[in-house]
Formats: sequence, structure tokens, C-alpha cells
Amino acid sequence: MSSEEVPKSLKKIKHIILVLSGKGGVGKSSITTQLALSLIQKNYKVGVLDIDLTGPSLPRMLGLENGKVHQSSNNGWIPVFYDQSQQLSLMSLGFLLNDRGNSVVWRGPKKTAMIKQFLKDVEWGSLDYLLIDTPPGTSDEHIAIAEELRYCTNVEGAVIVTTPQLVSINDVKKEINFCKKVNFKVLGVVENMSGFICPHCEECTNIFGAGGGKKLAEEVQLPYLGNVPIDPNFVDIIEKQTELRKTEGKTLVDLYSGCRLSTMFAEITDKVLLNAGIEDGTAMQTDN
Ligand SMILES: Nc1ncnc2c1ncn2[C@@H]1O[C@H](COP(=O)(O)OP(=O)(O)OP(=O)(O)O)[C@@H](O)[C@H]1O
Ligand code: SF4
Repeated sequence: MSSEEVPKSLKKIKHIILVLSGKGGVGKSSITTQLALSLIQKNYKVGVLDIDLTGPSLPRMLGLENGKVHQSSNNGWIPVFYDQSQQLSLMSLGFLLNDRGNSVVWRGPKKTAMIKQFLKDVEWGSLDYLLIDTPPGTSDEHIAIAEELRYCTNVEGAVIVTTPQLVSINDVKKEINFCKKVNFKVLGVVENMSGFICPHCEECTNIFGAGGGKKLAEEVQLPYLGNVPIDPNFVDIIEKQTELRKTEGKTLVDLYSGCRLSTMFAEITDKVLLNAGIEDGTAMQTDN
């Protein structure tokens, strides 16, 4: 193993965590977003790389749809920073498309080349965490990212997202097999959309029955990280964040901190960090 083969731009990143799901629409990007916000609440410096090339949704999730990627003096890409604090940065194909909101139809080699370029050319600077949001399933993008990261000793592993309806063991097993093949440690399974938080009384109702994700995790002998119910307040925050940032000066972290999911997710983040062997998540911030 040669450290020469680790892209230079990844050398100042302490921990890399991937977010995977067997199927689309299970809320993988929402989970990546919440993991990022939760780490920022712990004072970490976080970068997010969106490699869902056919449906990049992170710019919208983080309220950065109008973000612009600039070229650095070394001809690299400077990611889009959420604000001047530079605590949150994002790189996504969404920023590079002329027709934003459109998706691309690319063949494998073009996708592979884009991912290589993302890993080589994005100048993240020093980060505590780089979260990589992947497309659903195990496709060209996954193979490319695994290939590019194979010599990186800072890859902690992957979080797998599922939903109660999809407590479909086969989907999760495919993800696990992929992780085994490429040597990604599975940090655990999160069950998203596991119930519904009433917007009136904040009572959580388990519409699909409780415990599916936990049972599944036990069956496949993986750590269970916890469940995240559907919270209409979270949808509202995502939709109204740009407006609220303008009118009230509230950042996404401010808004999320007032959301019920934030407290629930903090426990999930602690488990992810624990399973990754990164102390208890209270380590110092990156020195810049
Ligand atoms: N726990 C939740 N509470 C409320 N809304 C949620 C929750 N999880 C996901 N959503 C919403 O569901 C929609 C789909 O979620 P998301 O885009 O995260 O899914 P995905 O798995 O990343 O999809 P894709 O297949 O495009 O990769 C989004 O509008 C998101 O805001
Ligand atoms: S959970 Fe309570 S407040 Fe909410 S809709 Fe049901 S009965 Fe009404």
C-alpha cells in the first residue's frame, strides 16, 4: 500500500464516512444532511461530497442551489462553503450543470472520470469529516469511489440507510456484500421514515410497526444505529431555509437545532462515531 496513491486533497481529512442505501428514495440524502448538521453541532468541520451524479440533491438539501464552484490557483475546485465560518462545504455535480435541476444521463466511463476528478481536484482543506452521499444500489459510482479510496486509511466505513417498507433483507445484503468486497466497514444501519411525528402534538406514531430496522440489523449481524421518523417540520425547514436565512438570518444548523429530529439524530451520530472507533465525538476541532 502506498500513501503516494492517496489523492493529495484527501490527506488533510481526518475521517471519511460513506452513506449508502439499497434503493432510491429512502432518505439517504436527508440522512447525509442530518449527519453533517449533527457533526457541526458538535463543532466539527464537515465537507459533503455528493456523488449521486444522476440525481444530485445535496445543493437543495443544504440550501446551496445557487452555489458556485471556483477554480483555485492550482487548477483545482474550491467547494461551495455554506458561510464564512467555512464549517460546512459541499461539492456536487449539481453546481457544474448549466441547466440546474436537470439530471445527467452518462455512461459508466464518464461517471468514473467525474468521480476521480472529484476526489483528486476538490480542495477541501482541513476537515474533520468528509461525508460521501452515494446513489442508490451499487453502481458505477460506487465501484469508482471504492477504487479511488482504496489506499486511504482515513475511510472509517459506511452507514446503510433503509426504511420499514423496504425492510427487505436482500437490498441491505447487497450493500453489505459490496462493503465486504471493497473493504468498507459497515458502521451500522439507520431506519428512516420509521414513523410519523404529528405536526400538532409532536407525538410519534409508528405507522409501519416498530422494530423492523433493529430486527433486520440483528439478522444481518450489523450494529443498529436507530430510527428517524418522518417529521413534516424537517421538510418545512428544508423548503423554507433560503427564505428564513434571508429574512431572519437563521442558518440551517439554527433551524435544525429546533427540530425534534435533531435530538434523535444526535444519538445516531454518537453511535456512528463510536462504531467507527472515533472516541465519543467530543474531540477537538481541526486547527486550520
Ligand atoms: N425523516 C424524514 N422526515 C421528513 N422528510 C424526509 C425524511 N427523510 C426523507 N425525507 C424527505 O423525503 C424525500 C426523499 O429523501 P432523500 O432525497 O433524502 O432520498 P434519497 O434516498 O437520497 O433519494 P435518491 O433516491 O434520490 O437518492 C426528500 O424530500 C426528503 O426531504
Ligand atoms: S397525534 Fe394527536 S394531535 Fe396529532 S393528529 Fe393524532 S390525535 Fe391529532
